[in-house]
Amino acid sequence: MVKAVIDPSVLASDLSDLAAECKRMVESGADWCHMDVMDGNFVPNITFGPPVLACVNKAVPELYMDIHAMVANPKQWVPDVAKAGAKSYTFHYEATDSPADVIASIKEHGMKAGIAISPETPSSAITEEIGNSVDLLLVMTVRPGFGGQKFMPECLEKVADLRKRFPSKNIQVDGGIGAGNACQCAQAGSNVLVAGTAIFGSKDPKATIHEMRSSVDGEIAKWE
Ligand SMILES: O=C(CO)[C@@H](O)[C@H](O)COP(=O)(O)O
Ligand SMILES: [Fe+2]
Repeated sequence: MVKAVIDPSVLASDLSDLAAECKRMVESGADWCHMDVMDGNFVPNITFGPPVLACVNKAVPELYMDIHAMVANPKQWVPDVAKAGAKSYTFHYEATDSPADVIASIKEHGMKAGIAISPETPSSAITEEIGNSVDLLLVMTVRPGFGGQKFMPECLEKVADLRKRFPSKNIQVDGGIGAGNACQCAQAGSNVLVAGTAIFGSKDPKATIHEMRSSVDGEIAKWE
């Protein structure tokens, strides 16, 4: 049984005050905080890495840090990210020839494992073996690298395929998501919604999170 997870992406937060921003999200009812780690290599942007994550973990120990690793060598960063206190580590299918090795390393380091597919990657890339060995499948609904992009609804076909094949997994969508399309994402089969601009840009993040959660809850109730 999957449950609704609302996962604000801190890329859209005031990064000069990251710990306070994460605390604000916890107080507003967020389940997780989505931390976009970018290396300037896999994607044309650089954000933050394990030292920053460790500071956030120290300041907000109750936070579930959901790492979205947009990095060229995902296995390299697993030990440091785990040590920094992350709860889950999602890497890109496109970044490695040996996803099974990366997944094994993530689990050895005590984190939940996730695998992401970019818009150009078909859902068939996620074999039964890979899908069954992870906790979370991430379908990108924008090209990875930047916040504030336009949602790509055509990616939702992949969500539907993955939900059919992996009924008990967390299926996450990320990019251009907000209260206006949360229902559409959940209808396709997603239960974990990442939202940066929509939540951090909201005058009332608590209300936005609540609205998004209600949409997902409403759809999940129909799956049973
Ligand atoms: O991974 C990414 C972008 O690469 C995302 O997590 C974005 O940070 C989401 O931001 P919005 O599209 O919701 O503003
Ligand atoms: Fe992300």
